[in-house]
Amino acid sequence: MSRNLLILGAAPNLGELRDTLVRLEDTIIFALIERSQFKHNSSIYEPGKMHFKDGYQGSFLSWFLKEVECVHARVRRYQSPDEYPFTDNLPEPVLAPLDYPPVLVDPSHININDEIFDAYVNTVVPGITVAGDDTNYGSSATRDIECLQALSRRIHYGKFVAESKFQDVRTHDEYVKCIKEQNRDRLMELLTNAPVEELLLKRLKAKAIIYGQDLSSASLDSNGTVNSGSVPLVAAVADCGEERVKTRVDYDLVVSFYRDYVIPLTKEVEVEYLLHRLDKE
Ligand SMILES: O=C(O)C(=O)C[C@]1(C(=O)O)C=C[C@@H](O)C=C1
Repeated sequence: MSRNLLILGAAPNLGELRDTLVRLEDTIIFALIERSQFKHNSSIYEPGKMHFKDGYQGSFLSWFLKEVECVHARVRRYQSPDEYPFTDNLPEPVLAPLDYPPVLVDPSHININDEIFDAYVNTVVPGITVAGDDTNYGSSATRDIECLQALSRRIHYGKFVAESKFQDVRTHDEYVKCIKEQNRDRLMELLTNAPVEELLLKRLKAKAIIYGQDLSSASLDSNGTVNSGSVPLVAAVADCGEERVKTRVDYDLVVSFYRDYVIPLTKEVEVEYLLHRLDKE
């Protein structure tokens, strides 16, 4: 179970942080499945493509994102150290600030949401949706925003992961040395844990196959037993091997997106955070 940041002590525990990353895999896969039910609807991503009565020239998604973030900013979403907005010039909260313990050192200066936005819009959406236009613009953009928010939270969680690694007594001195030398490559090497990444990708594939199954043609017989028909039920998944299973979201794409973007961007956040970890000391 993940600990609430409000009660998170000064030393975040790597195991608990990893539990949160594992839980966010579920959130992200389900959000992608939700988006994939609609067509690509590329016009929502093209600036100037939709006619706004007030003359707004950006894309429909950018407009929608800004409006949603304005509301969320007012209820102090972006004061939480694990939440980062995609847009700027947001309004002040209408509520008094919460008292977050200062776990991170300079938590807000790293925000790579622009990179996340580009990867999501240009790589993920065309991959998980059917080409074409079904006019479900609002529904598609709503799902896009849910996907983007979950991805942003996951990737910026790298700051907490980096802080816990920095504080680990076994590697603390080595981190301090690399930070003082501003040795980016060595930091990347130090924080990389290849077996954890490998396990994550395997788990992700299994989850994307399991969560992505369409059970609509399954039925219950008179004993209440599931009759799967042509549906590849969960039990079959564990050893599905290389045989392709038809799912609501392309599981290979989910895996390659994590491998090529989500994990590397998380590591980028970790390195950037560490490079500035001693700035104020
Ligand atoms: O779990 C960690 O140690 C992390 O730093 C997170 C993460 C990831 O993005 O999932 C990134 C780098 C590591 O190589 C392994 C996993």
